[in-house]
Amino acid sequence: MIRFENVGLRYDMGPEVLRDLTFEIRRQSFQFLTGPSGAGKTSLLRMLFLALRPTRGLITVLGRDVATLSRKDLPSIRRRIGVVFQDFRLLDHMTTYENVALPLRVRGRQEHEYRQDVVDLIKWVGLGERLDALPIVLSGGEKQRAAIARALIDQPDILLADEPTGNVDAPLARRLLRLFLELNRSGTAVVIATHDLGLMEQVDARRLVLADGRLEIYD
Ligand SMILES: Nc1ncnc2c1ncn2[C@@H]1O[C@H](COP(=O)(O)OP(=O)(O)OP(=O)(O)O)[C@@H](O)[C@H]1O
Repeated sequence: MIRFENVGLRYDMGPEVLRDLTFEIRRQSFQFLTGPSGAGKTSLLRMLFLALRPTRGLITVLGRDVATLSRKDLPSIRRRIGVVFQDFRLLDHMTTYENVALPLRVRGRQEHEYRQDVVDLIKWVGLGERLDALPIVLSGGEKQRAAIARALIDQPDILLADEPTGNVDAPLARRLLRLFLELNRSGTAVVIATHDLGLMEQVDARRLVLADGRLEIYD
């Protein structure tokens, strides 16, 4: 679904922070992306969701060579990639419901068509009681789950999550992991960038490990 071939990345005139990355994120697969702080996990995620182009090599997303995509091709491809950012990026003046519904509203969908789906998804992530709450009154873990619901509302083919358990305690981290696994069983490919060894030990999943700018893969 997403293929990297000999991909390299440097920022401006700096050294290559990622080198010779060759791997594939397959349809319906589940994997962790890990490595020490500064190893390039966030940079790699940004290339996966087309926010950053490589300085070397080839990336194909859903069969399309990223280098040849024009600006107008991006939204339709991005829509198939759900992203949960480290800092959530919820809009402060919108309720949980409105934040989660936003991607559909932006696409011009009518509320009567999607309202029930949005409510059902918010319940699925365990925020049924927080539908009308603004982000300011949500706990870190609740914001995390609202951000996950927003990433999923458009039924992406792949979910990318950057440190999705970084702000939550161990029981909630396990619950979020169960959500991701359930999502994966229903057909979505999942990539979780994390430092959390305890989290990774709970699942026998593929690991993409970044170190010194290179990637080791443990299937
Ligand atoms: N916009 C940027 N401009 C210049 N250098 C950058 C930029 N973003 C990241 N870097 C550098 O690229 C390298 C990889 O950073 P990145 O944030 O991808 O690592 P990370 O593994 O996600 O780190 P962490 O786990 O601490 O979030 C670091 O050396 C960082 O300083």
